[in-house]
Amino acid sequence: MMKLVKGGEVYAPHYMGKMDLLLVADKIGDLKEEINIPDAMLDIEVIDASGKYVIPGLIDSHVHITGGGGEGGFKTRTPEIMLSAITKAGVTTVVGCLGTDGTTRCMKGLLAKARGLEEEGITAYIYTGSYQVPVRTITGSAMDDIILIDKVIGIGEIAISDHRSSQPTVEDLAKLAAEARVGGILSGKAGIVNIHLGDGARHLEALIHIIEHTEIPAAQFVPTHMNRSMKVMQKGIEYGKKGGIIDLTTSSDPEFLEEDEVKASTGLKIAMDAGVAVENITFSSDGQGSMPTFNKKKECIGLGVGKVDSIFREFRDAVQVDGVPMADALKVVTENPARILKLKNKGTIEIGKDADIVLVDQETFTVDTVIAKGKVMVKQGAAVVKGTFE
Ligand SMILES: CC(C)C[C@H](NC(=O)C[C@H](N)C(=O)O)C(=O)O
Ligand SMILES: [Zn+2]
Ligand SMILES: [Zn+2]
Repeated sequence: MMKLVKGGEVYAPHYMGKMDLLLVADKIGDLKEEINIPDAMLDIEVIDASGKYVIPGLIDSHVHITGGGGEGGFKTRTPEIMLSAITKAGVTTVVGCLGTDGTTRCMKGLLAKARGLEEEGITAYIYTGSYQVPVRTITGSAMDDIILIDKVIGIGEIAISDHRSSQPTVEDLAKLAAEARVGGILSGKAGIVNIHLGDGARHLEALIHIIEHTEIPAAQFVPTHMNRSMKVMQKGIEYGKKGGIIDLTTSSDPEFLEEDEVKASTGLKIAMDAGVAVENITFSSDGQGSMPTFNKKKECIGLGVGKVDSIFREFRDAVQVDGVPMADALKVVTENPARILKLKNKGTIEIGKDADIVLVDQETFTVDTVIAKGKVMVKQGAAVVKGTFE
C-alpha cells in the first residue's frame, strides 16, 4: 500500500518548504515539490497535508515502558505504558529502561514490552540495566546483551550523584562504559550509557574523570535529567560546551517544578545561548517514570508520573515560548537522538528512511496525524490504532 502525503511544509528537521512525500510500504519512497499519481494507480491513499507541518516521528530515548517508581512504597509503582500514550505525542520510536526498582521490574519483562510495542506498530529499543551497578541483564553480561539481543542498544539508566544510586565508583562506571562501548562496536550499535544524574554534589565528576583519564570518549555517555535544578543545568552547560551530550527531561511539569527545576524548553534555550551546540542536546520524557519529591531528610513526600506527551509539549514550547528556531528544536527530539543512538533509519525525512512521519496542525501546533513505519496510527489527534487492551 502506498501513501501520498501532499502539500505539507516539510521540516526534515531542516526546512525544505512545501514538499510531497510518497510512502512505499514502511519507507519514504520519494520526496519532491510535486508528486502526481496517474489515475490508473487507484490503490494509493492520498493524505492532504495542506496547513500542516510535516516532521519526522519523534524519538523518546528514555521511557519506563513497563512502569517504574516505587520510591514511596509498593503502592507507588507506576503503571506500564499503553501504545496510544506514545503515538498521540507524535512519538514513533521509544527506548525503554528500568529505574530505581531493578528487582520487581526485570529486563526480560522490559524486552517483552518492547517487542509488544513493536507488534502494535511502533519501533522500540531498550537499555539493559537499571539504576544499580552491578547491572541487571538478560544474559548475565551487559556486553553480551548488547551484542546478542537486537533491541538492546546500550546500558541505562545508571544512577550517579543520587541517594538512590548503588554508589558506583568511578572504576565501576569506567568498566561499565567499556562494556557498552565494545558491545556497541562489535554489534554496530551506539553502546550508549544512559546516566541518571541525581541532585548530589558530585554532579558529573565521575564522567568527566573517565573522559579525561581513560580512552572512553564523551560520546559514550548520555547524562539525563540535566535540567533537574539550575545548579545541575549549569554543570550540564559546562559539560556540553566541552563537547559532552546533555539530555533534558520534559516530564518535569512546568506547574509543579521542584523549587528550581528548569523547564526543558527553557533549558534548551539557555544552553544554546550559552554556546552548547544544539547537536549535543536531546529531550526525553522519562514517561511512566516516577517524579518523586524528597524532603531534606530524603523521605519521599510526593510522587508524580512522567508522561510521554510532555516531549511534544516541550518541543512546541521551545519554538512558541522560548523562541528556539523550529529546525533546532526539532533536531533535539528527532535527528540528534537518532544520530547519538545510531538508529540508522530514523530521525530525518529522507528517501530510504523509515516512514515515521508526523503532521502538525499549523494553527494549533498540535499533533494531527502520526504514521509509524508507513501505517497511520493517529488521525486528527485521535488514535486510530490502539494497544491490544486499550
Ligand atoms: C528527573 C526527576 C524529576 C525524575 C527522576 N525519575 C527517575 O529517575 C525515574 C524513577 N526514579 C523511576 O524509577 O521510575 C528521579 O526520580 O530523579
Ligand atoms: Zn532517572
Ligand atoms: Zn527514568
